[in-house]
Amino acid sequence: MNDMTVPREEREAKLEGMGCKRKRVEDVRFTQGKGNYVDDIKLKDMVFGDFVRSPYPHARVKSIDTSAAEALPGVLAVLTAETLKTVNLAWMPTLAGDVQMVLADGKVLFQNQEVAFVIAEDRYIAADAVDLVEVEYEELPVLVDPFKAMEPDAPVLREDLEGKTEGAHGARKHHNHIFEWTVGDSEATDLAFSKAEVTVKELFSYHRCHPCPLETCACVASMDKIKGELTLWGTFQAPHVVRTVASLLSTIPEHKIRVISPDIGGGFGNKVGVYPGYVCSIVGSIVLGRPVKWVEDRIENLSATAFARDYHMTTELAATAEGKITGLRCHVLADHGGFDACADPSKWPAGFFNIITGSYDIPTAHVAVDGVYTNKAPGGVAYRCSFRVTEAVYAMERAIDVLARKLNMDPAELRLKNFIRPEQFPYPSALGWEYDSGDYETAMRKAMETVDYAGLRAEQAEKRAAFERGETRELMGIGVSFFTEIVGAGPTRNCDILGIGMFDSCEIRIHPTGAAIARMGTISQGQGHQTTYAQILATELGIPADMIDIEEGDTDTAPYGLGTYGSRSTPVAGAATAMAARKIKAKAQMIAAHMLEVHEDDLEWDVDGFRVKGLPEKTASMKEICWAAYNNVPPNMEPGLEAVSYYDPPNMTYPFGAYICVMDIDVDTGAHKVRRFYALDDCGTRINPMIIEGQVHGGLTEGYAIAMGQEIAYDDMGNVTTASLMDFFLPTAVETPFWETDWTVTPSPHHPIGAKGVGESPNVGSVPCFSNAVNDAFAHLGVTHIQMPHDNWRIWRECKRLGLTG
Ligand code: PCD
Ligand SMILES: [Cu+]
Repeated sequence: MNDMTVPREEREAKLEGMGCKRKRVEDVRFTQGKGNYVDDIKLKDMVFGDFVRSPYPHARVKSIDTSAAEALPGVLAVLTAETLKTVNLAWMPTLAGDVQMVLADGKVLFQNQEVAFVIAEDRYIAADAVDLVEVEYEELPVLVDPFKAMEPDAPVLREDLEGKTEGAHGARKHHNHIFEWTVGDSEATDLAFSKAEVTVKELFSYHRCHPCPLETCACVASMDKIKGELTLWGTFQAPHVVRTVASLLSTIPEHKIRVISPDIGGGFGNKVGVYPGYVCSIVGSIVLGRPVKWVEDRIENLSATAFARDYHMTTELAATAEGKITGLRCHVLADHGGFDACADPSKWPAGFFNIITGSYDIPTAHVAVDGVYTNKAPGGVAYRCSFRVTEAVYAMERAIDVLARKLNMDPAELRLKNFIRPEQFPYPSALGWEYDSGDYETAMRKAMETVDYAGLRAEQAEKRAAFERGETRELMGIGVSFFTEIVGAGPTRNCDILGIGMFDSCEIRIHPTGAAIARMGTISQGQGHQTTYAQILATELGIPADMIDIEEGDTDTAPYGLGTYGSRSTPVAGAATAMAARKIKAKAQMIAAHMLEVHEDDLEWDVDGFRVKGLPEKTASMKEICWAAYNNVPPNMEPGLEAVSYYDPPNMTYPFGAYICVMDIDVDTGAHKVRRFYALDDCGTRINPMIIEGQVHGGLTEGYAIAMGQEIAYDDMGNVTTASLMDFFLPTAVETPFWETDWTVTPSPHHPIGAKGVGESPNVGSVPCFSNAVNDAFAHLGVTHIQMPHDNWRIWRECKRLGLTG
């Protein structure tokens, strides 16, 4: 029995509820090697698949000879597009409304595209057989540069779309054009620009990069032909959606498909989409009647699964001479590769890029995005940035620095001057969003005071003078960024995936002894959901977090949900969790009233149970109520204590933050040192401060990688030149700077517990902060913008161009 005579603080501490730095319960398993990842799944008679991939980025496939591979002992089957056509699966739909080849059908469109799928008794035989498949290619002209994609004589990439002038998102202007998406008032914006006292215009390219999770993509498909049941284990960030898609594609009834996401070794957006490996494994298992496992290697992961970014953003700001921004205009050229497999809600071909007006009160704006095909891998995932938010924030935060320079103003001051003010919330933005809450100035001032911003600027001036005198070879850069994120997709009225609204869910079942299990439609990939959802429930229900199990990722048991990405778990499933708990609490209150023989309204909640108003010694603890739910419920009430909630959020949540970076750059080597990095995040109500800090550390480290060198690069011939960890920058503890974290708390007014997402924020906010620091180091020399990534070689090249080094 929990004893309600114990002091309040003690009872509260015992719950380990919201706000508690509860240690991650999942880490007991992870740190002891007891995780259960897809590759740990070993089934009787399981066989292994491996891909034949194209060495050419653009070529016609003249013929495929599989006979030598099939003759190799241990090889069971070799699938090609021709085989898949017999089951109508040579092509599959993408999340963006396009179609994508599962296996090369007549031609290939990017290097390492899947051409054939070999299935063998073991992984090694499969790899040997891959080498024995003979493919005859005829090379075609390659299109690498997106700026050339819509030239009249550009090579035709998608012959399957020949003559189609309409795509999934409206008219197509050219054979390599996918869509044009516009938002905002172009006339009013043009007017603002024609009247402006000052304007700036710059092309900001946000290069192609890749989430590169520790665990690559993988699956095991197991078809039980007797029962007609398909079980699919895989690295899925959205298991229910995979089940629905698998049912629609395979025509196996949805209740006969079970999708399980076991432990996932990092997702970061990479594991949202559907890949050919999943489809081929399913077909293989259906054909052979044996479980088929497919696990990518690192090169395959980096070169063929979904990339992120690749946005080229020509951005303009209009302002008064005093620095009040009056208009924003942006044109984006979006390089989607060979197929549009962008992972955004269906109606948003450029994600939430229209958050580009950022944290500023900009009266008028216009955005146009053109998506084009090139001979590169398909994708376009969030990579810790919820649907193109990081691109938008990058453009805005660089542009405001460029404007500050032109106005001869301090970039932090210019931001303060243009912030949306607290009393303007809920704030309708010029591009159609309604920001829920924010207090930007408080956050910005706290950041500036903590780092002694004025002192840093004085130090920078001194250092520049010392550089002039030849006393140092270093330049100091101060990067400022202030971002507003938009997470929690989302209201089902305008957010869906393949037609399914983006609600999320929680189902709670409480046992007689007061222990509980709760299941959600989301799936942790390392975020710590097992720890944090239990904390929400602990506070809401007065049951210790240690007594609550959290289960996700099995479609046979979890309620339908849209999965984890876009920092949506807290805003959507976190809300569902609180709502389901409140249904339970309402029933618990009726049971308590019955137990104490009072009217429900005479009870008040106190941490872990109810007290009779005015008679505080008369109590019913939650533990007692749970027992009573199974033997002493009021007449006409059903026994048991269970609830489910499907939560459709009324709006997104808008976390924000102020970041400051201090960097020293050696002009002779181009090498940089991040001397200080301060990140203040406001994600509303904080569930677990320690997990938040970990999330911020992780996101900053990824942001650092992207800004300072991480890139998926192609040469002029379309070869991907960064497909292994020899060339792809993943920072280790050696390169990673020291992170200082801080916070303010501005709750979301529409979220039941006031929480906003946080997982993505640090990536969104830090990339422009690093890039602003680099650019700031050279700003006094007339530099307006240096393109990312800022690796040593590129910085050194800039120093050379500026005559700073020999
Ligand atoms: N206010 C608040 C918020 C939040 N939280 C926490 O934190 C985390 C997070 O959350 P969010 O923000 O809501 O998010 P989510 O949904 O859960 O998740 C997602 C994210 O998450 C991040 N993080 C991470 N981590 C890890 N470890 N891993 C991973 O993978 C990852 N990923 C990444 C990404 S990329 Mo995308 O997919 O691109 O779209 S998106 C993303 C969790 O645990 C929660 O609970 C708290 O505490 N509080
Ligand atoms: Cu994005």
